[in-house]
Amino acid sequence: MVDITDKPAWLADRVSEALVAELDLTPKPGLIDRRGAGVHHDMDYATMQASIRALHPGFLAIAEAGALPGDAVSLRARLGLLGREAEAAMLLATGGMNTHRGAIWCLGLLTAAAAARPAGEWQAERLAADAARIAAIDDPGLDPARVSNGKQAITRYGAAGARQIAVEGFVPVIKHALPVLQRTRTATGCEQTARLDALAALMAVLDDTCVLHRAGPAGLAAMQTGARRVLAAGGTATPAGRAALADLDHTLTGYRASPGGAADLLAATVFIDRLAEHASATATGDNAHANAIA
Ligand SMILES: CC(C)(COP(=O)(O)OP(=O)(O)OC[C@H]1O[C@@H](n2cnc3c(N)ncnc32)[C@H](O)[C@@H]1O)[C@@H](O)C(=O)NCCC(=O)NCCS
Ligand SMILES: Nc1ncnc2c1ncn2[C@@H]1O[C@H](COP(=O)(O)OP(=O)(O)OP(=O)(O)O)[C@@H](O)[C@H]1O
Repeated sequence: MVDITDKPAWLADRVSEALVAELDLTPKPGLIDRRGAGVHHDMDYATMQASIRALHPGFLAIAEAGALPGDAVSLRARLGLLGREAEAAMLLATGGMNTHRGAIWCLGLLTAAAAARPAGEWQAERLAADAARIAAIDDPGLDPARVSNGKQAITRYGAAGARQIAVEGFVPVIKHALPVLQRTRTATGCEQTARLDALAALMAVLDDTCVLHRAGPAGLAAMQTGARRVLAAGGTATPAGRAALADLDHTLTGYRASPGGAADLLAATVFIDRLAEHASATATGDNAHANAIA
């Protein structure tokens, strides 16, 4: 068991690891990976790496905020501020490209939630529920006039966007991706295969507003159907599952759409899985206090 003497620093390191795990996972349909930039023309593997490096101080500050005692409303306001600062650092590092906005959102909430609890209490459902309670509080600093691809897709198609998924407790992660990750890991002993199956499990159920914005409901339906085929074929450990994954890649390339929301939630899945593993190896009762949101 790892002894965590500096919890915020440890958590920020785990966030970076989860983001690198997501980036390095290959082959991902439509997304940037070790093969190349997928459907993206304005950013590539190096841009994503630079973004991950630039985000580490922001996640450290988010973890420090979560670890402080205080009420949930003040914490939400502080996270909004820190989230926007992290976005600014990302944009500076990427020449203005949105590489990790959705990841800052979901991993920021989960990091703050984890920082507020002793490590022995980092069970997956508990972290997701704590993060959901923070997400449900309005952000006083949010500009209501801000236009975003996500907002447009939500208004136009009635989709559940990044905020709703968080407020509902990250159901695609807790009920779909994590069980598949753990099942495939046990069955195959291969972490990459387990992560590819977890990504397929997310793509099979998510209203990904990145895909909706680019490809509309037809593109989203094609993504979900293609991902279900991967799972129905026995997952990416099987030749039929790998072929279905390649088909899904071609489908998304045809739509020029990339499942960025699913990618963010895969990073969240890897992060939660790592913390839950740590919790099961940790006796409860370190010195951390549970604050208002815990
Ligand atoms: C709520 C956020 C994600 C804005 O969402 P919005 O729907 O307006 O969409 P936008 O297109 O700008 O970004 C959404 C991103 O979320 C990801 N995403 C897309 N669909 C989904 C989905 N269904 N579920 C989860 N994530 C998704 C994608 O990566 C996408 O790029 C967030 O950026 C925000 O409000 N930031 C303000 C700062 C803040 O409060 N930060 C908190 C840090 S802890
Ligand atoms: N490996 C990855 N490849 C591509 N996108 C990723 C990856 N991992 C996460 N993402 C997420 O995808 C989103 C970027 O996707 P996209 O380029 O479609 O964003 P956008 O700025 O909303 O759209 P557009 O560029 O079409 O205006 C980011 O918010 C990021 O969190």
